[in-house]
Amino acid sequence: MTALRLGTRKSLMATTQSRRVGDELTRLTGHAVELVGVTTEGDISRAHLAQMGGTGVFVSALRDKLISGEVDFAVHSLKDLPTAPAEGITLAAVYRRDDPRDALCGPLKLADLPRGARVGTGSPRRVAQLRALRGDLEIVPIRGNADTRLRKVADGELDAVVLAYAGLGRIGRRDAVVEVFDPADMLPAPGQGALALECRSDRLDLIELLATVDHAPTRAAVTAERTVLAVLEAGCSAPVGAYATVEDSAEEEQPSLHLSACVAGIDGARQVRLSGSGHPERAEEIGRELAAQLLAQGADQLMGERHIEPR
Ligand SMILES: NCc1[nH]cc(CCC(=O)O)c1CC(=O)O
Repeated sequence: MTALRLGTRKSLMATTQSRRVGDELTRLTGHAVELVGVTTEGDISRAHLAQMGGTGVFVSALRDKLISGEVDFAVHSLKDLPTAPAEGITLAAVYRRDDPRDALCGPLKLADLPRGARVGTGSPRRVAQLRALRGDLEIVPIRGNADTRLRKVADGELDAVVLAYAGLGRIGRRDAVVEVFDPADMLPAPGQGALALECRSDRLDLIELLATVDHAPTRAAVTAERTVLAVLEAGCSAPVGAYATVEDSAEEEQPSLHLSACVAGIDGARQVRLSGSGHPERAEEIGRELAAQLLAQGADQLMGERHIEPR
């Protein structure tokens, strides 16, 4: 039996999470899995992510390798996956989510940072929510992998950076975290902490095999979150946070999905934040309804304000 070829970005974060999924598949199905590193546009370009125009810069090259048959399946960070379906590609499984929260990395907690402290992030969602929490901070746009960003704090160029807690765990850098944000203060990106397995839509046996690592509550949660993003016609670089939880149902009770979502103006002064809930089977509808309510409250206007003002 030949090994399944798993296409992955080459960063430590990506290979760690891909290896984890591959090992789990091997354990559950007996199939060997071999990692195939792929360089994506997002790994090469030095342009600011929010300005790279369009979503999927970490994803397209991997999808090309699926279509050409050079790899059998791919593992992506779900939050990097565009909401629009890709021709000929199937989302075969959503792997159980890690901690979805954002983390502040540096020597001091947010409340202890001095006035005007320099905090690095390239994400309009994080910028807007940081400004809402601490309007005095100097937000510095940065990009590069997590290690590069952490080094800017170690070098004293920045006082802190905000990164996904899940990613820090995967690269063995939880030590850098001084504070993990409560989603009540900072809503994570839709899909943050979850992984997506994709393969070609004509590989029916493979789709069935990959489904063994699908985690239904995570799939329902991220479906609701990503539907908000899709309805708002926003991408991974939009100032949109969305976070859903699915309660483990006691035998007699109905399971329930709870979704919170926000759209924030980049200046942090204005923010629309709403929540809703319902049965996990209605995840998409719950997301759609919440997005409609956000739009009714002016979300589209706030989303227009994408760029980070230098100051
Ligand atoms: N866009 C980069 C990216 N894609 C996924 C993660 C973190 C891991 C995850 O959310 O699964 C990160 C880095 C970050 O936001 O700190």
